[in-house]
Amino acid sequence: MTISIYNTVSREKEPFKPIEDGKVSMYVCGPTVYNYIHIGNARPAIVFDTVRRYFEYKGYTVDYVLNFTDVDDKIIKAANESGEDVFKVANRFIDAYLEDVEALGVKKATYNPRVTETMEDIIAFIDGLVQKGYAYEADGDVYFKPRAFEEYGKLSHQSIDELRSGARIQVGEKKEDPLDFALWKGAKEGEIAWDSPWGKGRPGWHIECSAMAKKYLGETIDVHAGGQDLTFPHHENEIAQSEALNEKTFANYWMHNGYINIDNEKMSKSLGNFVLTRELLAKHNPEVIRFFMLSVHYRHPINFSEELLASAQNSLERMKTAYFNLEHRKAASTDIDKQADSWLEKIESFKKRFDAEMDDDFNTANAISVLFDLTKEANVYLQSNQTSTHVIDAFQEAIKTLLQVLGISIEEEKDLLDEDIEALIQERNEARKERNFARADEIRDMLKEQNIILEDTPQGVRWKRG
Ligand SMILES: Nc1ncnc2c1ncn2[C@@H]1O[C@H](COP(=O)(O)OP(=O)(O)OP(=O)(O)O)[C@@H](O)[C@H]1O
Ligand SMILES: [Zn+2]
Repeated sequence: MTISIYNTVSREKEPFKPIEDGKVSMYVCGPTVYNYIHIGNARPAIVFDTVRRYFEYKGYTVDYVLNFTDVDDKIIKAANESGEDVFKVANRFIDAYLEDVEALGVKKATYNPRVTETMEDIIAFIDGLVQKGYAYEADGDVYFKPRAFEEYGKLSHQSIDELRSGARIQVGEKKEDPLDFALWKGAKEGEIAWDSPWGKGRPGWHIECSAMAKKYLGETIDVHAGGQDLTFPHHENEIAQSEALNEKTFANYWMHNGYINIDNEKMSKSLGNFVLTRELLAKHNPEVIRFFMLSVHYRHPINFSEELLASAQNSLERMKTAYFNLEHRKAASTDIDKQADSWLEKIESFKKRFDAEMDDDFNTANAISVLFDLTKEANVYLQSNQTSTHVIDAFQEAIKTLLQVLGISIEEEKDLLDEDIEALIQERNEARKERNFARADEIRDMLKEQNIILEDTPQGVRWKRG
């Protein structure tokens, strides 16, 4: 099966064909680093890390670029307010970003370019656009002319005339047309600035991604991704800049994640309705946050709530409990099981179903349902009188590998939930009724290992944590 990807350009799922066999180049727009990230910002980090992990699981080598916008109006403002320089502010929030996403199981990018370290390439890119007549200088600024790029609007499905009717030239702007956008901004008094053919200044926002993608991944890349709000104008402008200069398709697949909302409104810094990722990390296991994000399809909105997180926690614990139940059964299993082959086949079929869901535009929500079915099946297997170590290993390996594709590791033994304990006690009672004392003892030992003490009372079995 090939992977199919919903491409924002065609608004359809398209089979994935890499530019180069066995390789994927991915560019994901990164944060503007003037603040700690909220969990809305964490969503693209987690979602596209999972896309990357799935490509890798399928045998691709992935070159993954995530940029840092480390100079812009908001950072300059934050630096002025705190009395620090721009670099200090940017470095602090780059470190914080990397710390937050690492906690969430996001793999390191192949490259993390910063605007301030890519200045030469950005200037050369702008210069190329001016030479070709797509951009012009006006009093120290440089503007791009979307009208000069015939396909402008193809990503966000808007015509240039529609766009034109809503656009205005702001006071002080030196554009020829309200649609024109800045590639280079002439320096204001006292602001940080770089030398350029148009005088001192700094780049506009959109140009950095065109220049960085070209520098690190080439003129055409496989996948370009970001949050849904970046479709217009940011990605539309990136396409115009890159395709105007390079005369090649910029990205073959454009992916956009849906919003994290609060009361059905986009979580954003400007609205003030945000939950910081680090606040959430202080309260919840990072894997629970990741599992919560992936339990919804990446293109759908998520209305954030503590209840959803609690339910993610519950689901993940169930999977882990199944995994550890398997672990504890190993000692009482043998090498021989006549039914082993049919169970091994079954496990294989779950893995195939998981892959089929992920192949279908990275449908992590359905893939998680398959994982649930797999753990349920493992629990059914544990009811058998005789269990084989091969089958147990295969169940464990499947649960572990598939969770790993989602960026969730099962290595550490986690505390059992109350309801899992009660379910195990119930199972032990039934085992005793059926005179299956081996299983009954096994459950007692397993609970003991987790520091759960059982007491037989006239009212039945009671338990407490030791
Ligand atoms: N509520 C959200 N849900 C999902 N993704 C989001 C949300 N808010 C921002 N993003 C994404 O986070 C990434 C980082 O973007 P950036 O640092 O520019 O944040 P931002 O868009 O300025 O955030 P805000 O809207 O809070 O000001 C982008 O890909 C953006 O699309
Ligand atoms: Zn970008």
